[in-house]
Amino acid sequence: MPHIEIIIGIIAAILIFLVFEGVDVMPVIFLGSILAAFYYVAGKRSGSKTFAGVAKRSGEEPLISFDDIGGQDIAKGELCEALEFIKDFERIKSLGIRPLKGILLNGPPGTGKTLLAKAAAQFTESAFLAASGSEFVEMYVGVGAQRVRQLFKQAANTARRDNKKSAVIFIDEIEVLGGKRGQNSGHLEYDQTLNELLVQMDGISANDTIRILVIGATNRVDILDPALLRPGRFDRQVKVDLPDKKGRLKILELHTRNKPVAEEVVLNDVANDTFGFSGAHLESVANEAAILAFREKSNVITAQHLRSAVEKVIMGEKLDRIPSSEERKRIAIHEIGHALLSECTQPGSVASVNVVPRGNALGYVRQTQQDDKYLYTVDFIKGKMAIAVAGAIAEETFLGARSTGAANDFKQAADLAKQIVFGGMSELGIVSPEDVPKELLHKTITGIINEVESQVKKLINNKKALFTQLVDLVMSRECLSGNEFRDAIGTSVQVF
Ligand SMILES: Nc1ncnc2c1ncn2[C@@H]1O[C@H](COP(=O)(O)OP(=O)(O)OP(=O)(O)O)[C@@H](O)[C@H]1O
Ligand SMILES: [Zn+2]
Repeated sequence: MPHIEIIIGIIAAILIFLVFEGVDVMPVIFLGSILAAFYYVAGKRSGSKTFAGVAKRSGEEPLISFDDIGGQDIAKGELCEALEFIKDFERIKSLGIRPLKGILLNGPPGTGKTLLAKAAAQFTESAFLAASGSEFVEMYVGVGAQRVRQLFKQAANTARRDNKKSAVIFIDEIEVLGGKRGQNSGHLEYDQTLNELLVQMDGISANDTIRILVIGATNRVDILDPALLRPGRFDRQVKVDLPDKKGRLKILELHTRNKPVAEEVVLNDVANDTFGFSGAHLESVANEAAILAFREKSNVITAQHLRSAVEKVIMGEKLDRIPSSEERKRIAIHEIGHALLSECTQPGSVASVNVVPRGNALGYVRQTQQDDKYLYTVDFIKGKMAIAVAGAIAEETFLGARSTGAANDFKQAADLAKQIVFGGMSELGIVSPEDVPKELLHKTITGIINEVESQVKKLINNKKALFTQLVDLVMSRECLSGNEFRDAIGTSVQVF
């Protein structure tokens, strides 16, 4: 829209010219004033912005910043750190650092991977292009590869057109085109497409005038062709998990910020009731609640609308796997078992305790990075065994029986016991694996495990009240940092 002052100036000049020429300009002025009045009123109504900034961007995607994405703090942090390499390109180049070419976002559907890629483009002031892996799969050989070439070309062109120095290419469902080569039932097309993607990524150089960053998204890193994960391709991986309670609250706040929510509504309660929901599910909850309010001719969204919406999303989406409350309690007990023993045997070792789904697990304890040790003592190994078996022992103590969730833990404990035996630290003295009869080995390992188990049982039994408190705490909060966990324990107890 050219400046309105210039237009008025030109019209005035024409009118003066006509007056000098002896033309009757009164009807023109009259009509002009009516038009101007219209223009003014219309401008006011639409917030006058319509005529300047917003219209210019119509048709383009709205800008998304990291603040528009709820939760995902770790993913955002890791992503931003990687993006500094794109932002500070000149310095990176002068230091001779290999340019960052690809970032892989890995996580379940609807957790905001597309949003993160958009925010990354905005953060680095890059042009943004999105594609999905399935778009490249065509009947005709070579078409997919050609599309990949086009995409890269288009990215550079778009950036140039928009006066940007860089472009982000987002490829969703990258496993469709980047699956392991030779395994797609011998389908040549996938292979050529993937090869082309590798060629294009290898072609990205520090001397390019337009810097290109490829962000891929997948839920199946395990089936990706290893060539994609090699240095110089997608060598950064960012895990995007389902949101925890704090994250869910933030996402709900974001998606209700432009909706009339009744004062009685406590979004924290909704966050409580939506364990296992993804960001996309929560967006659905907010939307469904508004639809319910509309149907009931209510002007505001009430707590009841939100509760019904949660039910509707659970029923409608057949959410993958929402654990029941008993199941969650069991998980909390199991994880507190691991965590408590971890603090008792290696004080300061818990980094976080989580009762949120991640991958196939429904809860997990993260330990702080321990220095690599080259020499282990028996007590140290037994301590690690105690941590491993504590999940199952805790379940047994509080719920009367163990669950199948502990199979891995027992394998780990048995492996550690073997280390004790073959390290010559058991009652068998120094032995070599070939010399020990199977039954004797089995008996010795069982003996060590039993000893550790009874010690763990004793400790948990002595701390039942504390244990229950910790379980309640982690169930209400879902995630506890190491320090929060240690504060809740108070003075720790040393076992081994
Ligand atoms: N962390 C979040 N914060 C706010 N909104 C979110 C978040 N995660 C998801 N959403 C909502 O869900 C919608 C879908 O998210 P998005 O497309 O980014 O997920 P995705 O991980 O890319 O999923 P998919 O793998 O299925 O493509 C978004 O448009 C947004 O409304
Ligand atoms: Zn476990």
